[in-house]
Amino acid sequence: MDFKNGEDHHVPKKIFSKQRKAIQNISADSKISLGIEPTKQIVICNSGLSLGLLEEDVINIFSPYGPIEAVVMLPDKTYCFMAFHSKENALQAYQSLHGKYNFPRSENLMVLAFADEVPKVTNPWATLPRDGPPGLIVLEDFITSDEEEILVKLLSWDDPIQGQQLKQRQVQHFGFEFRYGSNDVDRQKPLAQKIPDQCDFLQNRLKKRGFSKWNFYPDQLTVNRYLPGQGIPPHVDTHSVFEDPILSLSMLSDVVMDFKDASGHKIPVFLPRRSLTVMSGESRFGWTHGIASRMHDVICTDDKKGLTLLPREERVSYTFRLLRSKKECFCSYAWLCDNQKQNLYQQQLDAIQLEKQYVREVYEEISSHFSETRHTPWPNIVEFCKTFKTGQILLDVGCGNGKYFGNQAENVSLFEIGLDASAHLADMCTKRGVEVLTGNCLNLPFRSSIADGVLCIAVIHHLATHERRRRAVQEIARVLCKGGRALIYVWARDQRLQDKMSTYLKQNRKNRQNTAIQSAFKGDKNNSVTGSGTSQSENNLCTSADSKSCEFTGSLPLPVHVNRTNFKHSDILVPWKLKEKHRQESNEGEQQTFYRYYHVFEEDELTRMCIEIPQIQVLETKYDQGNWSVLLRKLP
Ligand SMILES: O=C(O)CCC(=O)C(=O)O
Ligand SMILES: [Fe+2]
Ligand SMILES: [Zn+2]
Repeated sequence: MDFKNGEDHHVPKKIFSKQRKAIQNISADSKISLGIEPTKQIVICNSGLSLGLLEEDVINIFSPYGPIEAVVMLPDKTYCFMAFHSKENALQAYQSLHGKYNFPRSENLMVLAFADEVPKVTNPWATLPRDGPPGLIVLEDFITSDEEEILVKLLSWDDPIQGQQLKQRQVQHFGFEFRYGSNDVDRQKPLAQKIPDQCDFLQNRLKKRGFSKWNFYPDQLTVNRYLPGQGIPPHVDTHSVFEDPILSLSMLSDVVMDFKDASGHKIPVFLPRRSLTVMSGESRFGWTHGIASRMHDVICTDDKKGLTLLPREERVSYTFRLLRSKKECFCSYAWLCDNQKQNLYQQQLDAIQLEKQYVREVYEEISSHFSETRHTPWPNIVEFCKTFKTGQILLDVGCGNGKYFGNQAENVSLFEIGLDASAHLADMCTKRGVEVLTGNCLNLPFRSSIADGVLCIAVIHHLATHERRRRAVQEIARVLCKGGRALIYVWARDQRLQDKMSTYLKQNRKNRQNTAIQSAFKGDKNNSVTGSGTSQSENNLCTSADSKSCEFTGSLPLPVHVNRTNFKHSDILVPWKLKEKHRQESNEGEQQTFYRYYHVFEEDELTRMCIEIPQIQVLETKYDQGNWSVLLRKLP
């Protein structure tokens, strides 16, 4: 037989590919070099403790081929190792068993390979973790055999009281039904079937065992019944529904329960029959627990020198829980917290709704008035536009009425393409002969790496979560070509820098009396680059800036900012009072006020957000008249 080519015509073809894959996977997993070149060590690629193969089985199968030096069984693996005294014996075993030996009660043929060494496990017991996750306590012999019998006999499984056949087990509920679809209980519908009186011993027993800190009067009980081979998928008992701790009484069979943390670290915990498991703190909130569906569990041998399998019996568990008075959870394990996940999801929905109602719909309504107030381009932005060369592509994301088109250097012609969420504003641009699309800055309708430059002025502050604002920058990074640059402006929360008022504040009439008005102010009423309420005509300015602050109104979802004052909150609504002549249907004498949502940026907030994005580099951060700006470059 030529091992180099792996040719053995007595071995079915598919065994070769199984072997090849196993060699790859097991080498990577065990960090031991494997191959088909004979050595004295053999890896059994497709069976091990977790598939029911015991150390003694390995000895029985391999000893006919020569004296065995070592057998290494690993607790969670579907493979195991053995070593002969000589390479010749290993080769003999290989030739007789590989692709030929049929595992009992299975269709599978044994797949073998040779190993450079066997894993060094002097005491296999050491490979089983001894400590459970923090906060987990297993109180052994919590109930007597008599009590166990009483509790088990209490329930009939042929005609369950409040029972259900799940895929992998049967359940019955008391106090409240646990709803597996939504993973919660209906507080409004307590069950007629209360927790049986026979469970009343629980509090006293806990106290007697020294756990008086849990004054635990559960109002919900779930009884699980598992047949050998059945289990419960990894889960966390819904944070917002149940208090801490959760108690579970194991009856009729020992079992191993697997706990897993966020990083995937797994700790199998042995739950002996008649023990009470107390899951509290981190083990209750920060780890999932589950029982693998299998016929046996891996445990250490009585002499603690090896590992062996413990067959499962029928098991009944009583899980006692206490409903929370309010559906909430503020734990620090957000990845497993339904409350915090729901909030994240809800935040997204709220953000989409907020942007629709308080950004996009408003810009459609005020577009013509808005456009009238936007003429004068901001000098630093024009300067940026002038850095591009003929033939380069410049995108303006959120171009509004397109006031930054055509600002390139003399004798330079650029490809300029704009995008705006407002169809009216995009229309106005199109009528002036510039290329503008209607679209969303979170999904730019452009191929990746096509733009030499991107402008994004006064756009990102209209997005209602950090995640969405970051995604907008990510999109800009995506469409930029390598080495391409972007300039982003957002409104700053702080309208005074080093005691100097921004133009926006200076436009407050009260402030104007004290401040010399700069000439720049004459050109564009809105001397701020933002699409903010700064564009209001003077008569619309709030004149009582300091007497009135930002307020929650009750009818609006966020506090309303008072124009021309410093910001009191980061997330606000900024009023826009629509000029009479722009109104669609005018209710005589009534001022029509629209509210636009803004997130105003703290110092460094924009820069920190951009730094989070790996493909880009922040070249410059500037405070420019009440705005924060960043100049970005996509890394080559
Ligand atoms: O059977 C057990 O011990 C645990 C049951 C469980 O985790 C549950 O019902 O949530
Ligand atoms: Fe559970
Ligand atoms: Zn939680």
